[in-house]
Parts: sequence; C-alpha cells; structure tokens
Amino acid sequence: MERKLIDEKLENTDSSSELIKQSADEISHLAIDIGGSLIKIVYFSTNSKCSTNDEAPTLPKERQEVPNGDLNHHILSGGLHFVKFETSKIEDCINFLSSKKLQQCGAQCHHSHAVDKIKIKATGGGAFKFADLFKEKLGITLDKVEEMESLVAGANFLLKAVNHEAYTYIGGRKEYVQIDQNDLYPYLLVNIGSGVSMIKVDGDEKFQRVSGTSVGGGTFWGLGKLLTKCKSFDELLELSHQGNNRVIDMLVGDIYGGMDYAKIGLASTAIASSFGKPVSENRELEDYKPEDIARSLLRMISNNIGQIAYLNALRFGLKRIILGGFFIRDHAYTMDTISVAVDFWSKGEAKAMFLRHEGFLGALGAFMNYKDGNADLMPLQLVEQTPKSSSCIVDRIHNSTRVHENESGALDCRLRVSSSFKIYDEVKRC
Ligand SMILES: Nc1ncnc2c1ncn2[C@@H]1O[C@H](COP(=O)(O)OP(=O)(O)O)[C@@H](O)[C@H]1O
Ligand SMILES: CC(C)(COP(=O)(O)O)[C@@H](O)C(=O)NCCC(=O)O
Repeated sequence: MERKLIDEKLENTDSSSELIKQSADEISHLAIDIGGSLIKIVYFSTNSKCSTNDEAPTLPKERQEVPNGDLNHHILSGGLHFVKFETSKIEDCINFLSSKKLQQCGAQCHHSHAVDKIKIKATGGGAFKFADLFKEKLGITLDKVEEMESLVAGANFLLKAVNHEAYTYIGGRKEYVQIDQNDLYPYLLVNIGSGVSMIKVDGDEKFQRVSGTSVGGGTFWGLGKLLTKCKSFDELLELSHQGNNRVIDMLVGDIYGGMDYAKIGLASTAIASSFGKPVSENRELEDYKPEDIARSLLRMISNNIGQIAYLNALRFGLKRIILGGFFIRDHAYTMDTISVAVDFWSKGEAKAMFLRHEGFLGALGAFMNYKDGNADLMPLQLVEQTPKSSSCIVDRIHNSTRVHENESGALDCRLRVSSSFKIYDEVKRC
C-alpha cells in the first residue's frame, strides 16, 4: 500500500528524496491539511495505475466529454493519492511539492507566467502559520478552507463514496459497515489529531462542533516521548504491544483486596486509577518498563476519548460515533479500547466506527472544496457513473456510487472538470 510505503520511507533520513523519486505522476488537483503534528496531502493524478474501460479511458493528456452530453464538463480518470509528512519536517513536504512541479502542471494556475498565482486548497492551523513559507518557497498561495468544515466534508465523502471505508472493531475483528446514504445522519465525528474535536454532523454541510479535549494524540506522543525515550510515534505504538498496563494502573482489585466492586458494576480488573500504581510504590521511572508505560498511556488516552465521545453522543442522542485522526493509526489496541469504552458506557447502545482513511479527513474535505460556481475556482466533483468493464473505478451499491482502492493504495476515481478550466492549456502556458 502506498500509505505504508511512504510511512516507512519517512522513517529514513533521506526519505523525501526517495519519495520524490517515485512521484513523477501528473497532478491536476491537490489539497493540504497542515496540522499540529502532521501534514496530510491528497492529490489527484491522471497517471495512477487505474485500469481503463471503453467508456472512460485513463487520460493523462486528453479531456473527455461526459457521456450524458454535458459539453461544459470533461472527465479526468485517475487516482486520489494520500501522503503525509511530520509538520516538524515541513521542508520534506516543500521538497515533495516542488518535485511535483505544481508550478507547471498546476493545482490552479490562472495566469500565464504568473507562478505566484497558483492556489491550492489548504486547511488546518498550518494553512495560516505556514502561508508565507509556501508563498516564499513555492510561490503557492494557500486558499484556506475552515478546518471543521473540511473534516466533515471529508468524512461525509468517505462514508458515502468509498467502498469498505467504515468498520467496527470488536473482539479483535474488523467488520465493514455499509452505511445507507439515506440513513447516515446524524452522527458524532470524533477527530483525534494532536487535540480532539467532537462534531455533531446533521447533513452535508450541517454540523456543530459540540466538544473537544486537549488530551489527544499529541498528549500520547508527547508524554510517551518523555517517559519512554521512543524516537518515533510508531515505535511507541509498537512498544505498547508488549506492555502490561496493570503494572502502572491501579486496578479496582488493588483497592478492593482482589475483589470486584459488583454493586457499581466494576470488575476487579477494571482500571480504578490510570497511572495510579506508582503512588504506593517506592520506585523511580527507570524501575518501570517503557512498554508498560506505553501501554498504560495508550489505554488512558483512548479510554478517556471513548468516554467523552460517548457522553457527547448521549447528550445529543447519537448512536453512531465515527472516529478519525492519525492517532488511531489503524492500531488494534487503540481501536479496541475506544470500542470497549463506548460499548461499556452506552451499555451497547452506541457504536464506535473507524475509517480506513482516518487521518485524511481534513485534506479530503479541502480537496472537495474545489467546487463550481466561482470562475476563479476549478469546478470539480466525483463523477457518478458505472464503468462498463468491471476492472476498477466505481460500482453501484444500493443506488450509490462507490470508489475503490487500487493496489497502490490510491482511490480510483474520476473528476468532472469544467471546460472553462483548461488544465492542460494552462500547463503549456505556465
Ligand atoms: N508519524 C507520526 N508522527 C507523529 N504523530 C503521529 C504519527 N503517526 C501518527 N501520529 C499520531 O497522530 C497525531 C496527529 O494526528 P493528525 O490527525 O494528523 O492531527 P494534526 O492535524 O493535529 O496533525 C499525533 O498527535 C500522533 O498521536
Ligand atoms: C485546535 C484543534 C482544532 C487543532 O486541530 P489538530 O491540529 O489537533 O487536528 C484541536 O487540537 C482541538 O480541537 N483541540 C482541543 C481543544 C479543546 O476543545 O479543548
């Protein structure tokens, strides 16, 4: 999978050059989400490995007319790609974008010979913080899209359009959930990035941020770094696999002489106090195993988020809690802890669901913001049609269009692009 490959590459010091070598594809649209910890990029390229079919051949160089006779639009076939960088290594991201030659093939280049007219959709705090840097180093203007709006648009897109996107994680098993588009709302979106935002989503552009907590992914990684000396987030996660939280956490049984506190529904093995054990032990930090600390930390933060999410779901009578953000990282113990917390507190009434493109909600939402109606903006939408051949792209399930992932991890899809935006003419002129 491309995402895995890129993550591995980023572990290496010369990672960005490796990544750049693989990236000779032609980009027509690109959006960026610059968060407190990570930069996420979603781009559409026409050179993806998507199989072709007679109705919609892959087209690096030509425009296609929409078969329904809409002469104002063209179709581009290709793949949506997902890339991430650590925000602290923003230079890698700049080099990557520079290698993509956006100046030439442009996300949105309006005027010939005017490098500084390139605009890309950008969200997250970094769209403000790094605006000058992008301008200075790449000549790119960041066209800001509000962060919560982007998260919601990204989540809605994934839930409606992408096949096998949402799943529950129960008893160590992923179960994919096919959500009926007519029965998607309302739901609680919980985005676990550096901090956590909780958003009640009632419709396509109808939402309200109802809560949040500063105890999130940044807390796990920051505290973990201090307490275990791990050098990377993935190392800390890996370490947590081998740990035993009972060495660090004070359990109900530790307080109740090994017994359950049955009257209030607490088993002896339930955590009474996260990180509570060292209080009564005369030991130093070095006397505890880093893996046990990592495990307790992960459990404490996941549990806490699961509980706050449940309380907010309860507040608004929501049954579905959809979780995104890179903290989750498709990590079994994290998902299990959150699922168990939601199930326990809601007595099975609410369900926690995870997303395969968990960390890219904001970037996807910003990408979706390239919309019609403004001559300065590139009109864009995913085309809803079924290819004749079964090879890839989209299929219809329950009357809706679904997008598939190809073997490189990109989402095969097609974009409908207004004729008024002449991508390839602009390429030549820029
Ligand atoms: N390679 C990584 N480096 C740093 N943090 C990571 C990494 N992979 C996953 N994470 C986790 O993801 C969190 C950031 O998630 P993300 O959704 O990208 O939020 P933000 O928008 O705040 O950057 C981090 O706080 C950390 O818990
Ligand atoms: C400020 C943020 C929206 C920024 O998003 P992030 O970069 O963490 O993804 C987020 O960190 C957050 O919601 N923090 C919690 C703040 C609070 O409600 O207390």
